[in-house]
Amino acid sequence: MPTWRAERAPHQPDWPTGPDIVAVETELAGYPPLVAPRECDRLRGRLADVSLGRAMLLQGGDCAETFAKATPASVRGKLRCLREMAVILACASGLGVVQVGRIAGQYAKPRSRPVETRDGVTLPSYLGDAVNDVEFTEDARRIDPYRLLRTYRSSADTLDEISALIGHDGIDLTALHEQIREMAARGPRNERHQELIEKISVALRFLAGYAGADSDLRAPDFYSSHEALLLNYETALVRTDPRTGDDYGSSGHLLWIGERTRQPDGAHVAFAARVRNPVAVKLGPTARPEEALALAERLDPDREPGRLTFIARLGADRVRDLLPPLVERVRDSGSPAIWICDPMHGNTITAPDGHKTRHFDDILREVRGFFAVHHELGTHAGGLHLELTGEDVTECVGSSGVGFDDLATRYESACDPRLNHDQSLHLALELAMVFEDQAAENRRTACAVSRTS
Ligand SMILES: O=C[C@H](O)[C@H](O)COP(=O)(O)O
Ligand SMILES: C=C(OP(=O)(O)O)C(=O)O
Repeated sequence: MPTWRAERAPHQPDWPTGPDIVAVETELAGYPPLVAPRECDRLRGRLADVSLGRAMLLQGGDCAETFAKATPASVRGKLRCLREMAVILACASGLGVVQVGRIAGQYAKPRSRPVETRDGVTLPSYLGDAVNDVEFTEDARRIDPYRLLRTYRSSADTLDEISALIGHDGIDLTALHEQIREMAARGPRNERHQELIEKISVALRFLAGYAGADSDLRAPDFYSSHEALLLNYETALVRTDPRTGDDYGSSGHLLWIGERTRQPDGAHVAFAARVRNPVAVKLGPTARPEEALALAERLDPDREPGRLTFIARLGADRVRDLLPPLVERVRDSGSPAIWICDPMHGNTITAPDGHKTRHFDDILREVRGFFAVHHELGTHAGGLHLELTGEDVTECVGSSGVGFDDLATRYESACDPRLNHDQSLHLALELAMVFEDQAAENRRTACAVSRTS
């Protein structure tokens, strides 16, 4: 009997009683692992660099992947978007950027309400393609355990697609350079922004020249991640590494525990404690420093750099107040946990037409607040966790010309609003400006110290 069954497991679908869920678990248990232990170990090693302040983590992708949209073009768009952001961030910070998709497994969603009502009709909420279908009909919203098998297959196809792209599909630096210039010309950017774009352009031109005639930058490692929400699925895919006897969650390289399921004594944390993968935990505005500490002790008792990441999603208005005590408490305990910023989930609003959306200014304000707090504390701001897509959707407002009136034009997310390609690059450029400001401040402080000594 898997250990989690004996514990509290919130946000599990009400799987229909009968033999089906057991049959699905048995079938999954016989499938090959989706990711290999050595790949998870490699990611943990790269994350150790983030923990030690030598690299950054960029994690992003759909809020909710769907079977229908797990196409090669969509996968390629997301990878490309993340890689382009990584190039901008690396140019600006001088740090390596570890790229992790919210991809190849992000098929389950915890929801605020169990049901949804439209025009007087009430149906079960959409819980992700792993559980039911987003279409608003009784049949589509029925919970179906066999969708877990499709989740596995779709994740496997996406991982195949990613493997085909890695090492073969490089970034065209000249095209990226042009795209950044076009963005600069389109957007209401100030002079400093232009200067920064020019600097990044120079770096990109150098890289293009250095990389050779095809101006092509080969993709570095790329890893998968998703919220380990559905414990029937995750547990059925645990595999033991014959080299070491350690258990790994074989559904993805990095598995995270969401804000709603992060109880230190709960079933999801027990699952994450059992596996050797790098793991992450979301921390929302109600998270207390003692809870963060308890999570660090439970999930990373050996204090291994790269094992544990905290994903703070505190909201633009509160990040500057709520983040310092969390970071300080964990740091003072000697934990090497990485801190990254999810500026999406604390900043969701409802547009006048009813769409869920996020304002770019709020997203940026939370990112700036997060990096400012770490700068003040002298701790390493480890990176970003974003909901984004490589496509030209209109889901978040306030950048790339998308306003409230444009949301209906191309709103395709099955759950929460994502940054589109242009907005993602815009955010990367804004963060690059933060790095510049902080570097300038560090130089001023160093000069002042050397004058007084
Ligand atoms: O992605 C996070 C949550 O699953 C999502 O924000 C929940 O959305 P809801 O509040 O509409 O249920
Ligand atoms: C559910 C999610 O976020 P959170 O747990 O932070 O609400 C998510 O990132 O999909």
